[in-house]
Formats: sequence, structure tokens, C-alpha cells
Amino acid sequence: MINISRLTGYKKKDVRNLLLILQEFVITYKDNKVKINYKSRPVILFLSTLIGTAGVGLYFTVKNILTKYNEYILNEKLARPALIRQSSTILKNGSREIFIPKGKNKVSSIIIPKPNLDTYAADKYLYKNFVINQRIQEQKKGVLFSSKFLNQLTIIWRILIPKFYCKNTSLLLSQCFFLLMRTWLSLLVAKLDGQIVKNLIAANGRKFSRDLIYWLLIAFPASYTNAAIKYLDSRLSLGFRTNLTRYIHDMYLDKAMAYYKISLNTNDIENIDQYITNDVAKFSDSLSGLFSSMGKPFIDLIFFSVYLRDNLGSGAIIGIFANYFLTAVLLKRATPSFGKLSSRRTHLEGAYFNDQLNLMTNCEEIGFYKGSIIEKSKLQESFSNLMIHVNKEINISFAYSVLEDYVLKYTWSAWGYIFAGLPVFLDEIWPAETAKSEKKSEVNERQNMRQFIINKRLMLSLADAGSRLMYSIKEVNQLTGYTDRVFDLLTNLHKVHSPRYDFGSKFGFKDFNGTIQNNYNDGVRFEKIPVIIPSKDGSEAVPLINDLGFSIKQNKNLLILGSNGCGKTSIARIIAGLWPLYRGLLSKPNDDDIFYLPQKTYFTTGNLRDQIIYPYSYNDMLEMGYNDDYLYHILREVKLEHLLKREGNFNVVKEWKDVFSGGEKQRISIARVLFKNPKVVILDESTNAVSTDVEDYLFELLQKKKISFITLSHRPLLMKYHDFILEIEDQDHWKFHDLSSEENLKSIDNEIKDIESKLSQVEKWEKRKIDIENYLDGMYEDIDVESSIELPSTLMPKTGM
Ligand SMILES: Nc1ncnc2c1ncn2[C@@H]1O[C@H](COP(=O)(O)OP(=O)(O)OP(=O)(O)O)[C@@H](O)[C@H]1O
Repeated sequence: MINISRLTGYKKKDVRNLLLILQEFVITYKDNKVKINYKSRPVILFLSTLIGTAGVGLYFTVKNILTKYNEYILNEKLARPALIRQSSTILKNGSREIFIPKGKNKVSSIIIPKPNLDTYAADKYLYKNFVINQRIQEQKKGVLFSSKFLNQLTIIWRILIPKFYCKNTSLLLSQCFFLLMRTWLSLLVAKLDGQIVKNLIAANGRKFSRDLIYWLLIAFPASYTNAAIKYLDSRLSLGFRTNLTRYIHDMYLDKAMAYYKISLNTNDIENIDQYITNDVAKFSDSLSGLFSSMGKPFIDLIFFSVYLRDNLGSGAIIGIFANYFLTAVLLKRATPSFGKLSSRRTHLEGAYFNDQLNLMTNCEEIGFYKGSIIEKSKLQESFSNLMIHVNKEINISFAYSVLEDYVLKYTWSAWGYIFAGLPVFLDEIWPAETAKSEKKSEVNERQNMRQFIINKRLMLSLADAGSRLMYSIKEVNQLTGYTDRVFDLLTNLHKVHSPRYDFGSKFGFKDFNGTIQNNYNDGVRFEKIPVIIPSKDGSEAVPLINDLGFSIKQNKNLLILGSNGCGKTSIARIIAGLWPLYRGLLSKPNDDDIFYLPQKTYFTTGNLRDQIIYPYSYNDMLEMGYNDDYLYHILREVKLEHLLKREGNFNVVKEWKDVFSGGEKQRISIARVLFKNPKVVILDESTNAVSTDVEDYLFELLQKKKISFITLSHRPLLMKYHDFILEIEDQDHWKFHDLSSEENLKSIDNEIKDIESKLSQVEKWEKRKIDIENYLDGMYEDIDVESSIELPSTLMPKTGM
């Protein structure tokens, strides 16, 4: 026979008691004595959760059906959804509709609300004032409490929850509701727990069974509430991240070109991609997590202490809280600055990630240079820096965890036991007068036990709530780090977004005294403009050209000549608004009428069509009334029609920067000009990789299309396509020539003669080279390659030209 006592470890007496209880159970069920009160809280809660869940389920089902229906209509409406993929369109109210691929040949759409530029303009003063106030605060010594974190959070909060009636508010309110609900349910569960133990001791099977049923009923809303808190936590984090990212994208990617200007500002912000992708996500997670990790214990603390005060008296509550306060002070002192640690880790992770990205982006160039060893050592260095820091963080966390666990888990629980036991012991020392008879004392004992169980549960929950609050000190600390980084990002975005924005004397952009005349229809005009490299804080750094002045009429072409690094591209940077205009007057056509071809052609992710129409989208192209036939025509004009034959069609997606040759890249750039058809195009060494005959052809093509061009180059040979030359010698010396004037024509003739004589010398050289090669070929036929070769003095190359 199986020995139950040996198996379970229970004594025979225990097993007998258990069997008796089970027997009673069976009897009570048989007699149908268990009475469920349908108006009791567990039943009502269970039913309301059931109805609520069904309601929520129905809501989401209907919503899902509607979304699917809308997608169906959208896909029906768009003749060829596959072509619309990854594109967007502007709606009448200014919102942007983005089409996102969904399955094969299908798209779904998301509406991005129109950015509220007025809000952004107003917001920048919040950031400016904060920076100024912070500087004043830093000068004050011995400040007891620094509200920096709270102030930063208050400012960012306006982005997270921009108005009361928004999705995030409803998520936050629902979160509060469920947090309150959970605390209330914990109270009910604690009471029920005590009740069940009491029934067990009293061997009241009927009540025991009833309470067990209540327990199972209440478990449903309790589990639902726990899951809802976790769900809302994630949704809230997503909501925060969405709002923040939209705000950042609006500021980062608009006409102000903050994405470029912020790169000049590397003093404050390094690896901005890391800030936008990683820090914003971590900040959102950390903040939304803090609501549940701090909100719940906070509510628990209030509820439980009010309840316990009735049972244990105010003295006990004061004792408990005095303990909390003391340990909080102790832990606060012992807490390392996790905020700074996590902020540093994020920075180091960003640096390592960037090194990896750099390797991937430039793999071909690195391959040619055989740069594996140096790249490896760089990667190793940034990885080691990261590892050293993570190691330090782990060590610091270990020591703190020991202290934290000892104090919060064990000391506080012991404290809880003491206070929960107090009423029992006090009752034993001073028994109540009413409990004189034996029966009454028995009842009292059970009552005491019930009360002890409730108090113990609440005390432990209270200790748990308190300890979780203390644990969240660490989380708050981490949040401080993330908030600081996100705030830094937003501050710098505001700083560079507005050209005249001033953050105080050090960071001020207040030297911008130049005037820009847009919509100038008579060409491009520079008047006394200094070309200056901006410093990292936006002020004037290195002057390149002083008081530059010239004017070219519409339909005239200008060649800017000068040696490497003299400031040719910098002139284009000023026209494009990438660099500030410190002084002088710049008159230029509308931004839509100027197009810039940078030295290095940029290729976007996407198909072949996207490369030709960049920076437009396919939808833009359709709206402009163009189609693929027109693109083919453009390709033929730049002599690239073979590309279409080679690739098959315009929808082929490839890593285009690796696919095109140097010359093809430049011709694609010219194709972009033809597609855009601007009044003026700035060509920065845009034809130096194509052969001279193609170069001739391309310049003539632009002339035929009546597109004026400003060419930046160091090759005087290009002057034949231009009407004006701006020759830059150094900072103070530059000359502007009108090539149509007699005098200049003469000087050009001279220059051409000079070039021709140089060319004839080159030809002589070529001939001499061929002679040498022929001679060497003859030698190799009968001479051992290893042996030294002595050339006859007549065939020795002369040094210099
Ligand atoms: N962001 C920057 N920060 C610091 N210096 C810069 C920056 N951009 C350009 N410079 C410097 O400004 C000078 C002029 O640069 P620019 O690109 O205008 O030369 P360039 O005349 O176009 O030369 P190239 O013919 O080689 O293209 C160079 O010495 C360059 O190093």
C-alpha cells in the first residue's frame, strides 16, 4: 500500500484531518448547502469583467473589420498598389497619407497629421529659457534640490500629451483606473484569504467551499487587471514614442535642414541617429514603465496604510513609515548614479554601432585600401570601451543589489511581521473581558487568526509596495539619464531649426546679419558676402573668401574656378542655406527653381525610378503628369537607356550606389536635373568622371534645355560652356570675368594657347613613353627579368614637363 505520509511528508494526523475536510466537502456539495450570494463583490466583479471583456472584444472586432474594408477600398482605388509602395501623398487638410506595403501587392495607409509649426515655434522658447535658467542655476552653489529632471519632463510632457482629448490621455486614465482596481482587488483578495483560513480552522466546509468559489471568481478580474496594466504599459510607451518621433521628424526633416546643421553642432550632439532611434525608445519605455512601477506601489501604500491604521492603530503606521523613510534615505545615499551610467552606456553603444555602420557603408573603399586591420582595431577599441563600461556598471549594480535586497526584501518583511503580530500579542497580554468563556475565546482565536492573515498579507504587500517604490529610485535615476539625452536632442533641434535662435552668448546664432532675397527672377547675385566656415556653436570660425560679389543674369552660366579647398562648394552651401549668411546680400530664385548636384551623388533606397526622380516620390511624379515613358526619354537624353535594358524595368530595387559606375552616377545626376527642370543648377564637379565627348554633350544638353548652370571646378577647360568666370585665388583675391567682353576673350585665347602648348608637350611625352615601352618589351624578350636594366641616355625620361 502506498504510504501517503512518507510520500507527502505529512503526519498521519494531518492526512486524517485533510480527509475529514474533503469528506465534509463532499457532504456539503451533496446537501447542496453552498450558497453563493449573487450580489457579493466577487460575483459582481466577475460578471462585470466578463461583460467588459466581451464589449472590448466586440469593439476591436468591429474596428478590425472596418480597417480591412477600408484597405480593400484603398487597394481597389489604387490601380497598381505595388507601385505606390513606400510612397506618400499630401491630403487636402495638409496631413500626409503614407502607404505601407502589406502582403503581396497590397498596401495599407496611415495618416500623419500636419505638423503644427506654430506650436514648434512657441516651444523653442521653453527650451531656450531652460538653457538660460540652467546656466544661472549652475552658477549658484549649494542648491539643495535640483528640479532639472522635473522641469525637463514637464517640457517634454507637452509633446507626449499635447492635449487632454488624445489617445495617450485615454491610455493614461485607463492605466490609473486599472492601478486603483488592482489595489482594491488586492484588499479583497487579502480579506478573502483571511476568511478562507478562518473557515479552515473552524472546519466550516460550507463557507470554505463558498469562499473558494469566490476566490476563483475574483481571480478572473485580478488576472485581467494585471494583464491590462502590462498591456497599457506597452501601448503608452508606443504612444509616447510615436508622438516624440513625429515631433522630432517634423523638426529634423523640413526646409530648415536641421539634419545637416545639427551635424555642424557635434559639440552637443554626437551620433544623432542613436538619440532618435535608441534614446527616444528607451525614454518612452522607461517613463511608461514608471507609471506602473511607481503608480501601483504608491496607490498600494495609501490604501493599505489607511486599512491597516484601522486594524493596527496610527502608532504602527507611523512606525512603518519611519522605517520606510530611514531606509529610503540610506538607499538614496548608497544609490550610484544609474542615470549617468546608462547615459554613458548608450553613448558608447552608439559609437560602436556607428563604427560598424561606417564599415558597411564604405566596405568597397576600405577593401581597395586593404584597411581591414585598422578598421578592426577601431572596432575593437570602441567595443572594448563599451565592455569596460558595462563591466563597471555590473560591478556597481552588484554591490547595490546586495544592500537593496537585504534592506527591502528581508528587513521590511520582518518589520511587517512584527506589526502584523502586534494585535495578536497585545490581545494575549490583555485579553478582552468578553472572551471569558471557553467558546468565546475559541471564537476570538479564529478571529485573531483571520485578522493576522489579513494584516500579514497587507503588511507584506505594504512592504512589497514600499520596496518597489525604492527599487524604482533606480528606474527614476535611469529615466533621468534618458530624459536628459532626449531633452538635449530637442534643445539642439530647436537651436538649429530657427536661424536666428539665440541660446545666450555662448551658443548664440546672433551673428547672422546677412539678408537673403528669395524669389529673385533675374539670376543670382552676391553682394559683399563673406564665405565663412561656421564654428560648432554657430558663430564665425574660419574665413575662406572676403566680401564676395558678382551677379549673373538668368540664362547665363558661371564657372567658379579655384584650387582644392579654396571655398567653391562653400559658396554653394551658402546659396543652399546650409551655411549661415553672416553679412551681405544674397539674391536667388525660389528654392524650387534651384537644383544642386553635390560632388558625391546620393542614391536613395528604392527602385531605379526613385533614383531618377529623387527628391520626388512616385506619387509626386504622377501628380506632375509624368510617366515611365518620360523617364525612359530622359535616360535616352543622358545616354543611359542601356540601364533600363540591363535592369529590365524601373521597379528593380538594388543597392544603387554599388551598382552604378562613377560616370553612370554623374549621368543619373544630370537625369535628375532634366526631370526637375529648374531655372538654375549648381554643378559641383558633376562631370569629372565622364569622358570629354560626353561632357561636351551634357553641357550642350543643359544649354539646349535653357537651364542656367553654375559650375564649380578646377578645370579651366570648362570655360567654353560658360559666360562668366569667378576665379578664386585666396581669401582676399578673387576675380570675376565676363567672357563675352573683348579683353577677356583675348585673355581666354591666350589661356587656350597656353593649354594647347601644354597639350602638345603631353603628346610628346606620350610618344616618348611608347618608345620606352617598346624598348623594354624588346629587352624582356631575351633578358632575364631579375637582372638590372640600363636604359640608353637618349631614352631616359626627363624630370618635369
Ligand atoms: N563642416 C566643415 N567644418 C570645418 N571645415 C570645413 C567644413 N566644410 C568645409 N570645410 C573646409 O572649408 C574649406 C573649403 O571647403 P570647400 O568644400 O568649399 O572646398 P572646395 O573649394 O569646394 O574644394 P574642392 O575643389 O576640393 O571640392 C576646406 O578647407 C574644408 O576643409
